Amino acid sequence: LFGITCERVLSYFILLSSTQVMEEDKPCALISELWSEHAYLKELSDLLKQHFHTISYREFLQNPALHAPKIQAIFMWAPSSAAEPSLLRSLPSLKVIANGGAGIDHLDLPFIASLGVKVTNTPGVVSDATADIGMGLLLASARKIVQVAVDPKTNNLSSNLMGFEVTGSTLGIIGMGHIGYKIAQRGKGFEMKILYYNRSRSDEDERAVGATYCENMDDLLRRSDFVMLAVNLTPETTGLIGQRELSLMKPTATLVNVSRGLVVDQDALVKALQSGTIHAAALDVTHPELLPRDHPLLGLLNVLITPHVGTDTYQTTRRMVEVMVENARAAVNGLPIPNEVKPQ
Ligand SMILES: O=C(O)[C@H](O)CO
Repeated sequence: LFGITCERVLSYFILLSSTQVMEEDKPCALISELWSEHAYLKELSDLLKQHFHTISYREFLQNPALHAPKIQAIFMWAPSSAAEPSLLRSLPSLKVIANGGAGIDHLDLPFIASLGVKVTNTPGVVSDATADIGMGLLLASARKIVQVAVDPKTNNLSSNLMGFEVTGSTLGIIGMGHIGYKIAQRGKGFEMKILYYNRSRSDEDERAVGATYCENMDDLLRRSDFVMLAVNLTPETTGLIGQRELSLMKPTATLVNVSRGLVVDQDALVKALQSGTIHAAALDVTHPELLPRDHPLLGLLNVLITPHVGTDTYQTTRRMVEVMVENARAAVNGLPIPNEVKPQ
């Protein structure tokens, strides 16, 4: 009996030490604050752990000198302290920053490239969920779904239930990338007339969704009932929609933004909504996020705001994490990276 017990104890230790060796063999990755704060991401961090030895941002801060030399990858979402320049400079083995999401406007690409570090994102997999939120905001705003929802406690109805018809109306999409295209598909399902404005023109996309290209954005703004912003945030698109652009829109038109808050001059938007220059706005993105409680946009009845939830579905978030892992593994192993973002 003693012999069998000894054998078992021995094999337990062999197993334990081999697991430790395997764990030590895995490249180290720093994971940003959100991975510990968000319940579903906590669950998904198991996907990272299959291939990386993960160090949370908090653990890192407890002993930076111990962890810094080992970190080869950073997994992050949105702006994060885990990508602060001083921290990045302190990581001599860092090979890649794997960002969750398509937009990488929160990262200083030239600086990161100067450190010899790659940046990756997750385009494509975010498009359906983001287009769904865009279309959801459009419908909810047009038909006042949030405003007129009956409060079950009081059974109260808002006084003006009338909205604007979506079917057959004109949808103007600014930015016809993956997300813009998916929005066009959804608009087509609602028999909308689709206009688009983009840096480049795609005959194939036009045929597939029956969209009409507008040579200039002003033309699209004048003709659309719903203007949907789906551009990346770049120096060229910062403040793209300001007082002049809003004044070109129909007084019955709605602005929907699933891009980035800074694409719109928010002060000009507040004025346009207060004065009736445009009818309404539906925004998944603002600047900043979240808006301070006393921000004038929050006091307007013709504004619908969601807190940047474009990609927040179980399926899309999981897929994003899978893609982040694929990207980071490729970068760490010196293989071709599926979604590398290079500085322009
Ligand atoms: O950039 C994106 O894909 C979304 O906004 C999530 O950050």
